[in-house]
Amino acid sequence: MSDIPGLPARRAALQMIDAVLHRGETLEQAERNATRHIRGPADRALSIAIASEVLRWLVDFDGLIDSVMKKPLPDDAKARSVLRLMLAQWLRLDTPPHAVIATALPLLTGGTRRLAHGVFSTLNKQEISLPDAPTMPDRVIDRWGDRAEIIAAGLIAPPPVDLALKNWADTDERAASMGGVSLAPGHIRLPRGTPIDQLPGFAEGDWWVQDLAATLPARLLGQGGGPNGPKRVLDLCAAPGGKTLQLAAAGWQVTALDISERRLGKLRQNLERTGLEAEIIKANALTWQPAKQFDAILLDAPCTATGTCRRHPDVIHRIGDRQIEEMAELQNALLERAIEWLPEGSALVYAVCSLESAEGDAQAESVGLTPMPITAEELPAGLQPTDDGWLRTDAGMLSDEGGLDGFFVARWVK
Ligand SMILES: C[S@@+](CC[C@H](N)C(=O)[O-])C[C@H]1O[C@@H](n2cnc3c(N)ncnc32)[C@H](O)[C@@H]1O
Repeated sequence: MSDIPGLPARRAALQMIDAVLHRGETLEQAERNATRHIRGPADRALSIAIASEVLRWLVDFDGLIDSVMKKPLPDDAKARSVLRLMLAQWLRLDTPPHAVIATALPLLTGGTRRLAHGVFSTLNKQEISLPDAPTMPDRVIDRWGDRAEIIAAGLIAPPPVDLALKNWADTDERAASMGGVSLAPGHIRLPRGTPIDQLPGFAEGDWWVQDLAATLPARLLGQGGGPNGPKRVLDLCAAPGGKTLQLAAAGWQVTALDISERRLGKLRQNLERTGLEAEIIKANALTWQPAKQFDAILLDAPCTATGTCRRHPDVIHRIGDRQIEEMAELQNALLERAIEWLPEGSALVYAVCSLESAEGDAQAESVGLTPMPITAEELPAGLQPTDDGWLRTDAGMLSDEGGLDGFFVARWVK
């Protein structure tokens, strides 16, 4: 079967779709397993593109499939998954229908193959088109409310590449020389697909890749240098270290703590490449006790990561009430620890890359510290804090400039 060109990429896409939708795996995990036997980078990229488009447009593809069937196919039927990936290729990746048929139908045999062929050919003869933005599943619309449609529109185009600079002084000059734009000091936005490792300054560690929204929590702690030497910050849940790098570059003396040795390995590599410094601690924040006091704590808590749905469309389907509840409990416990360790007069910033109220504003409301409201002046032009002085970003914001990942950020002082 694998001697048909293009078939391994479709088979890998099928495995990824099933792993995410029926086994609850992340797309990243599924990709590692499914693409193991794919040789060329182009086939690997194609399989990921197909699976991602299926996950973004799943509700619309299923609507089309169901519209031409007398009896709907079960949700987990292989023929449905193959039809989904056929529609993704045809309607989203502009693959000609005959090529779609030739490369995807061999994934099926016998009656199911004839059935998928019939459904695809029927749709092919109709004047069909997708809506302007992917339709989100009902449970996601229930959770994201008014923003669901706007966020969905942010999923149509893959996100641009954001760089965070170690040294902010030359932001404009670097942005111009790289052909990018800057939306904040120390930030450069480049077109999607820019070959990162060929850009000037990569080997020298002058910058790292970090979505603009992901840089905002550390920015809200300000500079760490002062007349009495560097201030101390605890970067709680730090790996792989995007915010550790920012804090160290802003002059803070950083203690970076994380439970995962594998992710701390990446943090170490990042520090090495950029020449920045931090004390690294591998520990469970729920049981660890600090031996010193900090001037600030940044808690970038583990979360459902639904704010990263542009890059990780699996979250749209994988995350439900149970996962949100579990994460909210963990975040609450971590917040309690951070509050306990914070000396009087010190600041706490809490952040999650989640779009869920239970992980964002509902958590912030339970914190009994004095709020330090976030102001518009501290944010990139076009962003506003909420009425409560918190920050909420999502894929529909700064859309003309390429959008943002979804984050919730709150700040207090003890
Ligand atoms: C959102 S990620 C952090 C991203 C990181 N701050 C950055 O900017 O690159 C959350 C991190 O929390 C860590 N984590 C989860 N539970 C933890 C715990 N109980 N104690 C310490 N770290 C934990 C995970 O290993 C993960 O690296």
